[in-house]
Amino acid sequence: MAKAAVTDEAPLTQTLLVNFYVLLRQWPTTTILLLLALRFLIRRYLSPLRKYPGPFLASGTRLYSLILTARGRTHEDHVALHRKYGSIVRIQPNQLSFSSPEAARQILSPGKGFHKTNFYWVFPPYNNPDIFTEVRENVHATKKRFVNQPYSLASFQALAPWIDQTIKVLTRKLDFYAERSTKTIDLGNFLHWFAFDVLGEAAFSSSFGFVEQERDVDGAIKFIDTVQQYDGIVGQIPFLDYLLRRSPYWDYLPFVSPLTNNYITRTALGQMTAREDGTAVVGRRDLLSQLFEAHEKDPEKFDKGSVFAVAHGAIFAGSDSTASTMQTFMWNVLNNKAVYDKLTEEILAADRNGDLGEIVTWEESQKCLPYFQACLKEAMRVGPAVGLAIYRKVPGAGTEIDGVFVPGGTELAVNAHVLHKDQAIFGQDADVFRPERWLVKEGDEKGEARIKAMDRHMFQFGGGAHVCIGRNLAILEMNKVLPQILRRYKFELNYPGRPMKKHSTFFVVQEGLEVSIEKR
Ligand code: HEM
Repeated sequence: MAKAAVTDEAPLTQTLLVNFYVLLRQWPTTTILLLLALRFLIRRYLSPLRKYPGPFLASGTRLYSLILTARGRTHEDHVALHRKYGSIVRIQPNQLSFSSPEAARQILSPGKGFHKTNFYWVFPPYNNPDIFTEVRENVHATKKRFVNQPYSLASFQALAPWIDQTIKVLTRKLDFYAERSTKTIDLGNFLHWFAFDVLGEAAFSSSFGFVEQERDVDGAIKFIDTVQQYDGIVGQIPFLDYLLRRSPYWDYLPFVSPLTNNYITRTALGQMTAREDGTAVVGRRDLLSQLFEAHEKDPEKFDKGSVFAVAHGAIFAGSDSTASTMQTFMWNVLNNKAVYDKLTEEILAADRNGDLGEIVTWEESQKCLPYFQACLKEAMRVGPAVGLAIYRKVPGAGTEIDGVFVPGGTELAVNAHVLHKDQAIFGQDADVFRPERWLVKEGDEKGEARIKAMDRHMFQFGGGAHVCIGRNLAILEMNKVLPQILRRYKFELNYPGRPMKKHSTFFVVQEGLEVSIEKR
């Protein structure tokens, strides 16, 4: 019987293949289009995700999310999609986006098996992924064990004198403009350059010199933005990377700059060599030297490639993110006169009382500037630096999320811009910048519980095993530089009410924080 079935089937398969070949030869375009249409319909109607609402195109092809990402407005578009379709949106044939902060907590919580998707696999470096780009969870966990200490708050606090030094360069530059008759500057640029220079100091004991030169040296910022655009867009259909950047022909394209040929990578490589051959005299335990120490403890598990990848990756992950957060903070504060007045009064009062040193320290900021803390949190709530979603995969056979069963292998997307607008957690006015929501009178237990709930549902740094490891540095430098410049200068937006131009394919890159500046 079995033998007969095989011989019956073989001619059928053969006939189908022959017919298909004939069709393909005679009407290639029509046949391919028909096949694509068939694939689209199968994905749309036969998938277990078919019951979830979302844009028609998104249910059958990943091109939808690729185009959406390429538009560069996912920080708004994802919010609009959830407002239109509800709390769960089918955003790709095999991907659901969740808007509930509670669902995000579950998806991002450690130890539950929700691992990173191949979206991250597109981000370089390819041969030795860093903490951010590593998608093999066990390898990620091993690498993370070695970098936890170098990335700790204590390690970065020990580098505070060099953050202060960068603040001094910044204020020297700002003083120059504040004392001129034309006092207009693009504060956004200065903050962007500052974030880079701090990373240079923290990672390599060497400022990149952006603030000093008041420019994007060697087009490094532009380069990172271009790489990021590629990553965010191609990351929507990761296999395309094989045809593009991973193809041997990519580097020969006229408009392409090879990944290693940029100022940041050259600086990192130079520092690696100088440390190895002993020509660099480093008088501090910067990130790179601590990573070398970790390597020496266990050279096999944490090799030199990892030392380089982690130190280099810090610049890519930590520059635009911190810059964007500081720009959001300044724009929102300056655009709300009552907030600006209250905040500057708090800082100036602390100054008058002698509570602040020459440059604001972490401790002073934490102890004496509660309204500043509220403003910073609120800025990170209304304008998270990552404008795209972050992605995880459902483990095993599937699980229940937000009250529905989601099959194993389904990709999940959560976007902090969506999550932070949840009215049940953040209040009816969740769309509005209002730092007061983070303040509560002493003894108001209900208010305290509300703030704790808000805190638990903030995702500007992601969450779980992949929570931003560089947040200690970002928070530290912002706690120093932002109060320091508000203390030293009066700022006014040149175009009050005009939002900054935003573009996001991963981090939200912003332009147009033009202000007038005057010394106090
Ligand atoms: C305000 C500034 C920052 C924001 C808003 C931010 C945001 C984030 C977010 C949302 C993630 C999680 C991404 C995901 O799960 O897909 C992340 C991860 C990461 N960030 Fe940051 N980041 C900031 C600053 C920094 C800095 C200064 C550094 C380095 C010094 C850094 C290094 C990293 C690394 C290495 C990861 C990967 C962590 C892992 O997967 O274990 N970030 N960041």
